[in-house]
Amino acid sequence: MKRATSRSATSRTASSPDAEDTRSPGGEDTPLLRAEGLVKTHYGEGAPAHAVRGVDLSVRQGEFVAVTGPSGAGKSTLLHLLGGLQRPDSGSLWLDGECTDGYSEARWAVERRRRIGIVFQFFNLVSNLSVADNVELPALLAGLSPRQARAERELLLDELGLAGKERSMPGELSGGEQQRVALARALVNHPQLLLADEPAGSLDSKGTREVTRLLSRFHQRGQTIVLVTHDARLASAADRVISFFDGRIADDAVLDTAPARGTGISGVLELRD
Ligand SMILES: Nc1ncnc2c1ncn2[C@@H]1O[C@H](COP(=O)(O)OP(=O)(O)OP(=O)(O)O)[C@@H](O)[C@H]1O
Repeated sequence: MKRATSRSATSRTASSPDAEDTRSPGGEDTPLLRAEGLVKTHYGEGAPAHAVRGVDLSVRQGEFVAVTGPSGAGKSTLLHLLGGLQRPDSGSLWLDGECTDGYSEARWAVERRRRIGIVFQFFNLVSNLSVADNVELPALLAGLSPRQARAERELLLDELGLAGKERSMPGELSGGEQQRVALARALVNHPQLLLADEPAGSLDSKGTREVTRLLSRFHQRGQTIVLVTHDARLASAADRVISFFDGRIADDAVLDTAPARGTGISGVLELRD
């Protein structure tokens, strides 16, 4: 049955990368993210690393999913596949109902500017740009006017407790502050999906608490999040925890303490604006 669903979804065509409205073309019932049979093997110096060995995954709009598992299990590779940073050897991926199989690198770059925000363990900020410019750059690249980009940046930095740091350079900030700038940069274009790869991996416990609190806050407003982490505290902020082991999903559990699932997106719409 799953296969039949997959084939009909595959027949959808990808819309033009220049299309202006990229929000929810799939509708509320369509998973924001759907993967079927994802496989990825890395070929390096030694034996091939079978990092992802056949993953089926569906993430609804508004869900906060944590992917945990031992080092080398393939978590980061999976996240990279979901964000189009790496391409699968086989399998298919749908983004809000659109099959991404035919996406070019350029098309993925557009999606990462508009629909997918990504934060990494080591922030990946542009070191010779100020905090303000780091956050505004993706907004300008996505076509916002300088005035709109500035307004978005001001709102986010304010919300993330970074007002007054606009002119600082990334190297002048603490790790926690840099990660908050990275979060602002990832969210400035209001992406449908936020991917986070060990966002607290290089932070102390205070920084980890900060990131946990911020991810929870954005999730409560309806942000869909897929988070890869070793950190149990961070994972416990999610409403669904996937245990990844040896390239496969070993367990997929909804946490009891989670806010009611299914109310997410409408709740979001009320909270937004
Ligand atoms: N670019 C690459 N070239 C070769 N092998 C790679 C590459 N990236 C990852 N691997 C290998 O693929 C496997 C999965 O790596 P991956 O980073 O996805 O795991 P992980 O679960 O995220 O690990 P960690 O928690 O330590 O970050 C590992 O054996 C790793 O060495």
